[in-house]
Amino acid sequence: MDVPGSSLLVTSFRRTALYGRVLWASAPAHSSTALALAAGSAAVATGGVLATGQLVGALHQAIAKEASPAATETVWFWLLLTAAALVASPILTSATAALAQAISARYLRTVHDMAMDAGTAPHGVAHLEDPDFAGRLDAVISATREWDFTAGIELTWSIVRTRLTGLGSLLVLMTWRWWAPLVVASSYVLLSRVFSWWVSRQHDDILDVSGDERRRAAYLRGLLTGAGPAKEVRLFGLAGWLLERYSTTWRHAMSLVWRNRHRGLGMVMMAEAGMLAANGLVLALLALDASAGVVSLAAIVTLVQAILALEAFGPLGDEQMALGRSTAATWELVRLRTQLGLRELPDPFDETPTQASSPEPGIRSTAADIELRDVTFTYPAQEKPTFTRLSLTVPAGQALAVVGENGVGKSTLIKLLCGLYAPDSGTVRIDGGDPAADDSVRRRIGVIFQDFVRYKSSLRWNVGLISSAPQVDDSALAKALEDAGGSELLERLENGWDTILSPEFTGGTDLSGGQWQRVALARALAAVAGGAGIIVLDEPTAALDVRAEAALFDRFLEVTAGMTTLLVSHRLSSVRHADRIIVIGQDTIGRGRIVEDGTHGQLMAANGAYARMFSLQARRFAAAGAGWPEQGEQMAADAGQVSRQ
Ligand SMILES: Nc1ncnc2c1ncn2[C@@H]1O[C@H](COP(=O)(O)OP(=O)(O)OP(=O)(O)O)[C@@H](O)[C@H]1O
Repeated sequence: MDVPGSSLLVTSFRRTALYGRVLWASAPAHSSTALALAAGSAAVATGGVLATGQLVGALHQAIAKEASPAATETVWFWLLLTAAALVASPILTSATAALAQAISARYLRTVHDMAMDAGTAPHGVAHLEDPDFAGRLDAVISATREWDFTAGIELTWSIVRTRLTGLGSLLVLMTWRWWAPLVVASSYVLLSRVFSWWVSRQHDDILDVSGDERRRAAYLRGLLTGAGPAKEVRLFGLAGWLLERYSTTWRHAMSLVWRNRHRGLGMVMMAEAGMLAANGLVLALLALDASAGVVSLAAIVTLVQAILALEAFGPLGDEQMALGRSTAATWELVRLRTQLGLRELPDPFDETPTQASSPEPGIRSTAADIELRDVTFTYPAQEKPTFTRLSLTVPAGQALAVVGENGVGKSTLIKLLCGLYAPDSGTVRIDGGDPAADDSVRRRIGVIFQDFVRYKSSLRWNVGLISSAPQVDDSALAKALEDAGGSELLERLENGWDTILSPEFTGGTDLSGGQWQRVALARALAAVAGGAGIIVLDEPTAALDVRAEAALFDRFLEVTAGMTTLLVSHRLSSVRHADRIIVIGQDTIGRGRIVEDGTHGQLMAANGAYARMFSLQARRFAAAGAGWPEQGEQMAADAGQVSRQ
């Protein structure tokens, strides 16, 4: 258990300072106005304390002097001042509350930008696959969505006002005994810090300890309530089992938090005892002064109120709890950003869309060359490298097919090429630039993965999103869709390009698996029009039948002639027309390597792994007969050539 000593105070102040910085950066003008209002409100409250003391003193005088006009005037003067303080206080409070809402909205936007930036700023995706990082980021984002996060920010100004009121009382008390209010205020500050530490560590437990499990629980909850998995959940009768898993995982995730809830409470109680002792000491001193007649009645009333008002330096219950949660979440977010090497706050967003890869309208960009040299790569979650010292050069304009069995590393090669992961050692270069470090290099690649994203948005967005280039207008998109064999789809959609491709939205519709794949392919072709120098298709066409895929790949090679293209497929008939084919296999300990490299004809003639796979598929297709007659015949013929050699 960490002891709340100096490090507690330092951490607590650093958290508060960080919170202040983010608050200021989010809404500088609003924050300065709110600060001025809070200071004004605190001054009014302190004035009210002084005025009430004087009012009681004046009343006493007036009664003693049997209502002389001068004494009555004094009573009226202080009464009016007290009333003015009473009226001004709620007016200032309401004005501050209205500002507080505007500030909290801006603060929320800033922390969401910080969180989104933490997700997207790194060049690769490794951080999002790190369970610890992903769990913590998810927990922080969830925390910022809770009502008490917003409440904590809104209550900041009420807390500032309370603390400043305490400062006013402290100054008033210093005119009596300079050290006495310092003793009481320090005891409250200590108590407040210990209390904040206690609240923050409970919150840290939620953010730190249970992030991974909470994420798993949220995933299970999504399976139970999401539209996507609903079919399987019902057909496989998974609801009861999932519910049970969900509640067990959730309870387990939270059990540590619940168990630790009372940890550190003893420290809070000790600080409370110290605060009570300090208050008792100072009140006793005032009583002694009063009985010795050293202080007047007006002073006694003022001093007692001021001593009680020093409570403002102490813990402020729900208000402080809420603010403690807001500061803890902000702190954790900044820790995550620091872990990624990012600054506290993201750079202001550039509103203009990036067009680094876009050539002049109507001008097609030049093909890019690719070079992987001695690349060794291990996934963050794996111990064994997927590749060791892999080298591959693809000259600009070449159409390369990548084939191999499941799990050998074809998609990994593509991800490395796209800079989604940085290699452990070795280099990946596109036209000499590093895609893992330079966004403009990465934007030279248009890639469609096998698990491409089905955006719940318009057809126009789904096809055109890769390219923000000005020349990619509706006619360029229509051409891309036509080349992808999807013209018929456009005719059938009621709202044409504006049709939302999700039944979850009004007027939206869903597409079949094959239609989605044509949309994805059109997305890649639109990227060509938008100026990408390398186009990669990583098996996005598996839902198409063999003949359709082969025809599409042929058309794709035609449309992208002169571009550097990479095609990944298991169906060898589809990639046979590529300029060059590499076969990825594995060595005896499962590391991926290029086992064959050549044209279709060369690889068939070599009668190695490619030729074996090819004849196997050809036999299957030939056996399927009616299903893929041309394909089967063609492949069987090729396979026959091989066996005759
Ligand atoms: N994000 C990841 N984290 C850890 N391991 C991964 C990750 N992605 C893939 N792998 C592992 O890396 C190896 C290569 O995977 P990859 O997806 O590149 O294979 P592939 O050749 O494309 O397979 P397929 O033909 O089935 O698509 C596999 O053993 C896989 O389990």
